[in-house]
Amino acid sequence: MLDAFRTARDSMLDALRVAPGWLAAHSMLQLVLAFLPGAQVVLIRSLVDGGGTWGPLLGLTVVVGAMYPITQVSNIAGQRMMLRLRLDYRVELAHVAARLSPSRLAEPDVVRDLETSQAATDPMSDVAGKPVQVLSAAVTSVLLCIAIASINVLSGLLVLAALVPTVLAFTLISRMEAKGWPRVGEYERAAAYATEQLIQQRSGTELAVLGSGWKVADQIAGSRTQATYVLDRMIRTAMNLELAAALVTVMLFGGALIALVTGGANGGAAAAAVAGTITGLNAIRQCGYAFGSIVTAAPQAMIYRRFARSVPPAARQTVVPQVESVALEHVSFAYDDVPVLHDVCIEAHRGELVALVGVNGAGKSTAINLLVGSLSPDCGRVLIDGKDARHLTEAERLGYFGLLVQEFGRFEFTLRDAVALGSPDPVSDQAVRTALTDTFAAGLPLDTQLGQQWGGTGISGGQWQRLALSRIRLRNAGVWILDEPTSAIDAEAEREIFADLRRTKDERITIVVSHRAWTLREMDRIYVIDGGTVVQQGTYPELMARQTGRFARLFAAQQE
Ligand SMILES: Nc1ncnc2c1ncn2[C@@H]1O[C@H](COP(=O)(O)OP(=O)(O)OP(=O)(O)O)[C@@H](O)[C@H]1O
Repeated sequence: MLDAFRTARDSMLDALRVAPGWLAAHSMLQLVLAFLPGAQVVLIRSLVDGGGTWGPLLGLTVVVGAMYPITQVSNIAGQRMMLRLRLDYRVELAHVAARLSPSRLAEPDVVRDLETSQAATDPMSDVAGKPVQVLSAAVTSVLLCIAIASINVLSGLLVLAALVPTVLAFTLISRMEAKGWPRVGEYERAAAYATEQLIQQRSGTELAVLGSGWKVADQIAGSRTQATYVLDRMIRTAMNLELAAALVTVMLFGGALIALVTGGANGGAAAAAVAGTITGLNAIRQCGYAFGSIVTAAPQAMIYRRFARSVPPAARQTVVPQVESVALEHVSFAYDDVPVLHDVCIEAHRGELVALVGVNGAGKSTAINLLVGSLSPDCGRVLIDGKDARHLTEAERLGYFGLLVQEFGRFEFTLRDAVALGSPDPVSDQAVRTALTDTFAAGLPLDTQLGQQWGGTGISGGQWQRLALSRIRLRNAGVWILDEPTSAIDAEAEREIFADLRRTKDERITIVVSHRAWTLREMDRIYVIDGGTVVQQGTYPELMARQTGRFARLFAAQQE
């Protein structure tokens, strides 16, 4: 209940900030509507009881005639307010997502919270007008109660009490939905993920070639069936509660009418009360829907607001182009108590080409993540220019690095935009062109749209990797960390890339993860990681000379 109240309050405050004019128009018209049923009772009574003919008749004409247009205009004002709020929430969420740090993105709940928040923007914007509608219904009931109580007090009180079952029913519904929606969300998320595998070009093509897409379709069916089952149960329970509330409401209105008639009210008063009550019933039903929207939106809205608040304000990165040294000093690290790195010491200085090698799962990517700060060591220190990196904020620390990960992004934007993402700052076309020098894209217009799904140019896996490398070039940070930078690139282009890295190595610190022996030949130092420990270090000839060493065994098959 408290969550529903907070959701209503926060949405109203957001509407006041984003669309004050439409909120004011919607609220004023709703309050005008609140007076009409009570006015109806007074006017009909006055007309039937002989309190004048033309005055009450004119009044009734205005009241009845105004009800529909006022309702319509109020709804339109509400919708226009909703549109603006929804835009505001969506834009806010995009900025929040853009501010997520690598360490936060690695947390397991982040994607789920982000998706729930995305789904929350519609119901949250819908909620903004609802508190006014609930208030309007409450005012309607109170005024109706006063108007009818002037004929019969018990009747008036029964009309007021008719609000209670609806409010009670929706409170119970909200509790049930607060439990049910997260479960539905999980099933929907699993189904959405599996659907994406079917329709995304890369995974979809693999499944089509394997002829096993139907297995993924079965998984989608399973998740969607579970979600539908939970939803169906929620709808059934909500329907039963709403029906029970409607029944009690009708009984209370019936009781009010009986109390009127048995209380000795004349025909005119009874007719006035009946007419007002019918209009009032409608208002109370609206109140039920409005209240229901608030309580249904509350769990999602709470997640949205908690998530948006949990992401700190933007801390702009500043790229540091010159770094003298980086080091892991006696670093150990465990994922959930499973040790992965033990007492690892790695260092790299400006002008050096340093390689990390080891079998899959040896701990190379973990070491890199510890260096850039996506993970924090359990023991030991990370040093940047000799200083403990713990004293840097995550944004400050990331500014020292240009990191090319194995799962590099394939950004299907224009060529210019895809490369410009390498820098946190706006970049000139000239800088983009320089970053693309000697690549397949050097001669392409910067406005070239990438990605066939946008009607653009389809490019190969290796070409996407070259664009990812161009982003690192454009960024020009003091430390380049390249995790298998040429895994998708042909041998000739690979040689060119490594030759370029060697030629320009004095400008920076370069750390490469590579599984290809020949790329390691000219490294200044190679660290061999095995089972989370540095087991050997040296140059290629030094390591190969130790025939029984881990390195020689790893690369024996690749020796020419
Ligand atoms: N997020 C994670 N949670 C738990 N364990 C993890 C996580 N990431 C990696 N691991 C485990 O840590 C160990 C080291 O993984 P890491 O990714 O550092 O290896 P790697 O040497 O980079 O492997 P590859 O050559 O395949 O990229 C592996 O046993 C892996 O299963």
